[in-house]
Amino acid sequence: MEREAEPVIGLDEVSAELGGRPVLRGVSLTVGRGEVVALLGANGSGKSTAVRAVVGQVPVTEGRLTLFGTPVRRFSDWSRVGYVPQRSTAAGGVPATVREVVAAGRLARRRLRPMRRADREAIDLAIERVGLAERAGEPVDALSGGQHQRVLIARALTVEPELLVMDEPLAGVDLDSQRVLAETLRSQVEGGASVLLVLHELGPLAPLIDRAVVLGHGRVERTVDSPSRLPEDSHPCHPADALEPSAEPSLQTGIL
Ligand SMILES: Nc1ncnc2c1ncn2[C@@H]1O[C@H](COP(=O)(O)OP(=O)(O)OP(=O)(O)O)[C@@H](O)[C@H]1O
Repeated sequence: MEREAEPVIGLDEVSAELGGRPVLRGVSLTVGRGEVVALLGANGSGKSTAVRAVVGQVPVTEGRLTLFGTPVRRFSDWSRVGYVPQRSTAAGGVPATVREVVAAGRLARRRLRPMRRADREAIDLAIERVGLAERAGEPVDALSGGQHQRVLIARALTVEPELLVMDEPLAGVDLDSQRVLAETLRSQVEGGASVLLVLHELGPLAPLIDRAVVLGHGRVERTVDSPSRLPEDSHPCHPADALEPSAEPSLQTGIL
């Protein structure tokens, strides 16, 4: 039974393994209702594994992971969750149009009933939100990498999610598309959604982020509240940057 006081996502000392190797080692974090939490950290620190555990794709070996107060292994109400996986081919080689790929996201909400007007409206709205209304009938193969990423985000929005989980939604996305995404996310959060997202840099999303959790070697290295309010030189930057004097120290820079 869901309890209102429970966080939307709760990880309590969560460990997980991949290929028999420990990848998460006792990670604790929470995402409360309406909160936006960014997961940061060096390559291989366990960010993707953490979000994949949250969406039930990686089993938890120790600790407790809950979604809306329910242990993830018993959670079944996936229509409340929109997931944008790490960048991949949205169409998987099938020459689907933008609209078809986005519409596939609505399936969790529709279950097996026929498409209704509300479904069509949710699909149109999601495409419009990411600024692709003009391209809705085009094959996704004809889009740029950043536009492709917008399609994946629109697909996650069609369920009208209470929780959005996004793995590097800014990867390979130009600054204009990053701003579109920031606006999209802002409207979702204003509508009450909670968000957990993996980022390498906060970029235009910085003002939206309530908390940044920096992972290192499968553990939480530090947590920074309201990271956008910190002076630039104390931003919770990518830990690897500290070892590379030539690396950009700021999370505010574009990522291209
Ligand atoms: N299928 C797998 N089998 C075994 N080990 C894996 C597998 N997938 C990932 N790993 C390892 O788990 C660790 C964490 O990987 P993960 O993808 O979660 O890191 P990440 O922080 O998201 O990295 P990146 O910033 O590069 O995306 C890495 O050391 C990686 O090599």
